[in-house]
Amino acid sequence: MGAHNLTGTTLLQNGVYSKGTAYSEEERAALHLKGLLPPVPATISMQVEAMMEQLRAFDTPFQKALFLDGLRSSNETLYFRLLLEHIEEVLPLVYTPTVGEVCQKFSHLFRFAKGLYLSIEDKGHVSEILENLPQEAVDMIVVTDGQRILGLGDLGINGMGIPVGKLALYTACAGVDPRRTLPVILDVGTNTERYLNDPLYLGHKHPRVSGQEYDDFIEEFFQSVYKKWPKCVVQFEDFGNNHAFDLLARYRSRYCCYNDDIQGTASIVVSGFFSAMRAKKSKLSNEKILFLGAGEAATGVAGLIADAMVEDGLSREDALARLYLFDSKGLVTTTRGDTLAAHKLPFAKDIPSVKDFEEAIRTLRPTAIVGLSAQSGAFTESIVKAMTEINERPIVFALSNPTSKAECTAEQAYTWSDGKVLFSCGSPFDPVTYKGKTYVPRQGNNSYVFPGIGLGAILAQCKEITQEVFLSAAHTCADMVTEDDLAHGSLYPSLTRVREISHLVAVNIIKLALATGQAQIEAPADIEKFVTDNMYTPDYE
Ligand SMILES: NC(=O)C1=CN([C@@H]2O[C@H](COP(=O)(O)OP(=O)(O)OC[C@H]3O[C@@H](n4cnc5c(N)ncnc54)[C@H](O)[C@@H]3O)[C@@H](O)[C@H]2O)C=CC1
Ligand SMILES: CC(=O)C(=O)O
Ligand SMILES: [Mg+2]
Repeated sequence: MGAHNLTGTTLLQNGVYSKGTAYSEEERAALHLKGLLPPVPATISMQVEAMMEQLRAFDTPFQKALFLDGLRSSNETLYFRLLLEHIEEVLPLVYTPTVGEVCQKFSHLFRFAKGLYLSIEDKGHVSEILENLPQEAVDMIVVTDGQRILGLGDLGINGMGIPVGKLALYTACAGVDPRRTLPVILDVGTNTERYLNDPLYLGHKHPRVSGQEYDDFIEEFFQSVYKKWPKCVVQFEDFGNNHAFDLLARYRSRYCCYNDDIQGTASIVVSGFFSAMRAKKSKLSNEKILFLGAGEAATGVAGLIADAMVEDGLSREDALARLYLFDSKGLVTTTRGDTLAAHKLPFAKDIPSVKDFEEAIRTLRPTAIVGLSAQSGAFTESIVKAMTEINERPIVFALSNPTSKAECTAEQAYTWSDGKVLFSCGSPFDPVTYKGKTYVPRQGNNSYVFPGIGLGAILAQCKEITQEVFLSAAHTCADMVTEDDLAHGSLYPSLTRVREISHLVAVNIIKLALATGQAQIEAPADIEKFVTDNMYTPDYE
């Protein structure tokens, strides 16, 4: 998909290349567009203004998301320009929380084909199918099998909204060229009854396939993709934890890939802890952290916090001793009598288990609780108050998505803690005014870092994406938090700075990759400029 030679209606109907009303008189003459458009050429700024007026006229976020999907299909450049210029307003429409609702209804609202649908029934033919794609070159792939979409569970092929949304962020937030991105859904079936019984569901209606057949399908996917695009970066997204850890272990050193839920989340949550340490003038090595949830996200975060604590001077053993997990069966201990999954083992404690989360808080007296459990409302008033009794500045992160799954709301956290909490959330909450002070909660969401991590990995042509990359991105993002942010209770920079954040995350990753021998490029003379020059901006060519 390089330069095109489209003209007339064919050009106007091509959402990748069309400028809509923005063609000049000369272009209209040269491209056989005269008479096909209203007579006065618009600028892209006029187009953004008009589209924002339309967007704001819709009543619900869901309607707005559908409008944006239509806009994207008719004029991709304008869509990304609008996203970039109105990121705070529009991000919740293309990403969490609205993307959750879009996914749940995906089969019922499908209109515009985007990305790659591969079914396990296609096994043996993946390479052939890749040839049907319009992309000649692909730098960034986000792939899911739809098994754990946000905290909404198994959505089957309806999960396609997530790779599409995540890649929109790669472009808007980090300037990854949208024509070189590829969202992928692997249809291996679904175990969700309501989809199996839904006459309009567009995926294959059989229970999820797993085991050797599943593994072979994934292997074929990787081999086919890397044969065609040897330098691309693959992000695993929203796989179930019965596959996510194994797939990452299997592929992380073979290909340039990472798991956003395990590793990207870890990076942004550790970044939030760095900021919280500044706010409470303490050191990470003094923290005792209790996670609600012991899955991909929680154990990914716990693992990277252990690394950060080691960086802060603790031994690994002492670091692990400060990290506790609490899952659906209670406090994760070696004494529970069940067989613990490998990802939980490093954090399992040799103490009696507790079934009640509040009791765990009162017994362990943590400095921080981190919600990655998809259990809506799990951080009750009594829990937040208990944290506030124990700590002068309790850390409470309610990180589950979408908003309907958050462990508590921002307003609850600030009110119940009498304004003392250091809070962050997975999905956006509005600022909260409590006792005359306005707090601005920001999102402890991997979206702050994954776009820059992907961009850095693409540009450095990393052999693999090492654990240090995620710690580097955590530091980069935390270093951008201002004193003013902290004074408003914000542990992350403003989203309006996301291009700047992604740029710096990418620069630091390239430096790291060059220093550690992971890069497959010659060191650019000016790395900052190299990254700037390679960031796509949505302008008409
Ligand atoms: N803010 C962010 O950037 C991110 C947020 N998340 C959110 O975190 C949540 C979990 O995601 P994953 O870890 O990938 O899922 P997962 O399925 O791997 O883990 C879920 C964990 O929650 C535990 N759990 C379930 N019910 C529980 C209960 N009643 N009490 C205590 N624990 C319970 C399970 O035992 C499991 O350990 C989702 O809502 C997801 O949206 C995930 C990735 C990034
Ligand atoms: C943010 C994200 O990746 C999730 O909730 O799964
Ligand atoms: Mg995810």
